[in-house]
Amino acid sequence: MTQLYNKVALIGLGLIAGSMAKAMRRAGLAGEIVGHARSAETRKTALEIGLVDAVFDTAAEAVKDADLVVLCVPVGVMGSIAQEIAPHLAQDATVSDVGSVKKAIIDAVQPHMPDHVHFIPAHPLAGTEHSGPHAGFADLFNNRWCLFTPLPETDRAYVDRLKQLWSEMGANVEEMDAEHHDLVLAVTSHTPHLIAYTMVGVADDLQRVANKEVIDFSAAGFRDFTRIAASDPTMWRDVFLNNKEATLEILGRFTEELFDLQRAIRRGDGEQLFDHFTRTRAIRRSIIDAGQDTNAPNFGRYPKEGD
Ligand SMILES: NC(=O)C1=CN([C@@H]2O[C@H](COP(=O)(O)OP(=O)(O)OC[C@H]3O[C@@H](n4cnc5c(N)ncnc54)[C@H](O)[C@@H]3O)[C@@H](O)[C@H]2O)C=CC1
Ligand SMILES: O=C(O)C(=O)Cc1ccc(O)cc1
Repeated sequence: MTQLYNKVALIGLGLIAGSMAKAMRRAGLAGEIVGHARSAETRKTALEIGLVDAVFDTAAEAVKDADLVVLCVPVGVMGSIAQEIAPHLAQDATVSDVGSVKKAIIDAVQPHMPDHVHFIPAHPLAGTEHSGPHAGFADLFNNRWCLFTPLPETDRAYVDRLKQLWSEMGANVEEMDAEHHDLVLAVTSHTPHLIAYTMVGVADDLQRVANKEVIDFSAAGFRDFTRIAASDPTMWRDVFLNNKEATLEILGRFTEELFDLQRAIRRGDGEQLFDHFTRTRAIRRSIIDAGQDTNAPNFGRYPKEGD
């Protein structure tokens, strides 16, 4: 039990804040955990289920005397919350966030931060399609990455303490430049979500296949798409509005590749299809071999040829 912060204020009480609260409690990392959410119902629920020790009607009240403030709201409202809390932040408070995009959040939050606080952007690469105060669980961050995109002038002691918090909540931590983060996530998370949203929309629009058939006969691939496409619409709208450049670049490449495969199907070019699928299979195998997919039934070990 290492208490790292005396008072943690979580702004936004949904999946990520709820999981952080539970993981922090499990490891005894915070003296007190308080929170703010926009809706009275969420605040009431968070208190009733013991997610936080106290709730406040405003973010400004919640951050008072907190030595760690974590913004756990949709990407598009980070800037206005930062502006609201700025005059109420304690001396040497750490202010962090968990947003899925980093450059736009830094641009929106940093200008509001007074000199006496330490703003350290972070992003846990862990989540589910569920949201709200009931969605969180203590194991969410276990063996998942939490990426940090600190500004070069930030006092390292504060970065290290926040990294220790995430490590003790179960995550592996790494630092990178914010713009690079946004490109990496456009490839690994944002564009794949858009593809899932698109495919589920296609199935829904197709008159010749009834919705009941889509539900009854959905194979594993489509099922995964529907899970992803059930994610929170506000959150994902904000991700695309705030990671425009990188997602458009990756979507452009995706579309070119898709046209190539479409042509291969039309021409009956089995060799091109086979070669493409062989290359992509190797990527899946290296993810499993690196122990990065904890949901895989064969987690940590991919059967080798001849197994
Ligand atoms: N859901 C996921 O899988 C992941 C989400 N993230 C990021 O974490 C952040 C939070 O996401 P979740 O916890 O999933 O969302 P959520 O929808 O479960 O919770 C968001 C919370 O913010 C509150 N909120 C929304 N607008 C607000 C406002 N204007 N003022 C005050 N509170 C407001 C909501 O009432 C709710 O309590 C987002 O920035 C998202 O990009 C990061 C990693 C994974
Ligand atoms: O549920 C899934 O498949 C996810 O991909 C979760 C997720 C969503 C958004 C993030 O910024 C990070 C992780």
